[in-house]
Amino acid sequence: MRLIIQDNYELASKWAANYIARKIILAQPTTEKPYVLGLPTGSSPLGIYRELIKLHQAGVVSFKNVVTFNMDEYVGIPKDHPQSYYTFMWTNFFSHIDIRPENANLLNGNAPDLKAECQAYEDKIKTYGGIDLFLGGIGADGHVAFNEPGSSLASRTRDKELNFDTKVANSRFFDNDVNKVPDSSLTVGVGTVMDSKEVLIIVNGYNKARALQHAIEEGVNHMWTISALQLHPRGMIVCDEPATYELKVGTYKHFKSIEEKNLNPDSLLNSDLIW
Ligand SMILES: N[C@@H]1[C@@H](O)[C@H](O)[C@@H](COP(=O)(O)O)O[C@@H]1O
Repeated sequence: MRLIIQDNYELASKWAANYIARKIILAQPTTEKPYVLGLPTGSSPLGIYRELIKLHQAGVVSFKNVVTFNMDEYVGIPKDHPQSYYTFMWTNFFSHIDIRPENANLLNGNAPDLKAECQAYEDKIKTYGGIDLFLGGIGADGHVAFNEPGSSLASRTRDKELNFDTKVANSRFFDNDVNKVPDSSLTVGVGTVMDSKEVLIIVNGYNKARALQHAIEEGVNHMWTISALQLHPRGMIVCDEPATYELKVGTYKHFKSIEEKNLNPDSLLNSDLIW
């Protein structure tokens, strides 16, 4: 696993955005062979979306031949609800780039048959030959998408009840009222994320430090679902300094030194990239 430690959130976001943009450019996607991105919601990826929008507006990258699959969606709130992940994605990213609306895939949390909806999502990913790069964030308990502690590391897209911790964490978007947070979600599984050719996770802030420590230094464990990334041949975490506070000094120094030459976000845009 690669760990890219940046001084602050802005640099971490810029690094990740430049990396993704460069990947799209190098893939030379076409309508027949689009570049396929998995995408998250949450506060963590907002900086990456802002940077990708800037790169698009500067003419560096186009999303015309990019297909996206979002990680998750709440069940039972209208699509146009201010806190639906559909609204989040269109407000914060899709409406600012040149993606074709039909290429932006999100799970439908109001589908009449949720299990069929999840199976159709998995099937659709397969029709594109899988996801090229899955971008993600994590919760403070190390969950990826809505794969909370105890989720099978082989899980696929499914309907999933949300635990109390996640509902409390997300109540900040629902008038700080935990009762207004939907009880369940549709989410890609850990296995769905791990099947992608590459995974890039952004981790920022002190409140994610324990999760990062488990992801990097502890064993693969379903109680910290992000730890499954250790089994991925191209798994990478991009983090800021505060997120590293629970790492051993030796771990921190190891990743800082082996990635020393790769840390400048600007140099990524002209590079062939390591992966
Ligand atoms: N389903 C989302 C996750 O995909 C996200 O990673 C997590 C952390 O959100 P934030 O980035 O706001 O801390 O929140 C939710 O649980």
